[in-house]
Amino acid sequence: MENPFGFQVKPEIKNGGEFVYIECTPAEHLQGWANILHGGILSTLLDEAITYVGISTFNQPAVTAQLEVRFRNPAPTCVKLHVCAERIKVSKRLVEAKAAVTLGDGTLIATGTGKVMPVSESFAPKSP
Ligand SMILES: CCCCCCCCCCCCCCCC(=O)SCCNC(=O)CCNC(=O)[C@H](O)C(C)(C)COP(=O)(O)OP(=O)(O)OC[C@H]1O[C@@H](n2cnc3c(N)ncnc32)[C@H](O)[C@@H]1OP(=O)(O)O
Repeated sequence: MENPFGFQVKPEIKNGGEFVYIECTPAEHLQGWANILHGGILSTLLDEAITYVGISTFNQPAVTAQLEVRFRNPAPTCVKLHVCAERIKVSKRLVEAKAAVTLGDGTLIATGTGKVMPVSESFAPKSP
């Protein structure tokens, strides 16, 4: 489904999903407080890049099964963030990847690792 409220990122995928690169400039309203970008948004960006590693590796829909995030420096809003993910392990039903968010000057903002599992085209949550 198209999501006009999503980040509209255009991932660059290299070497069949070994590397994924995303750029994103989160808007001001995504701050937690004091112009600091909310950590949930940083987690989302890491998740997005890691998930694309999985999707491109399996070449089918895939979801995050696990995500671990470390917040290293505060990020301002309205500034371009660079998100790089790299595949670290592949097994039949699990892709593991690591990712980092940096500022243009190289400042490390957040790092994460995640595990992604393939799902069927018809994968969908149950409505309660
Ligand atoms: C070409 C196609 C184009 C498609 C174009 C789409 C483009 C669009 C891109 C959008 C990009 C958005 C990026 C956002 C990505 C999200 O945010 S996805 C949303 C968040 N994630 C979810 O909702 C996933 C929810 N979880 C689930 O649905 C299920 O738990 C899963 C992940 C499918 C796994 O379920 P399952 O297959 O039933 O597996 P389960 O029974 O839990 O475990 C079986 C075995 O798998 C292994 N396993 C499971 N979890 C783990 C784990 N965390 N660690 C290690 N092993 C594990 C274990 O061996 C496990 O066995 P046990 O140790 O339990 O004995």
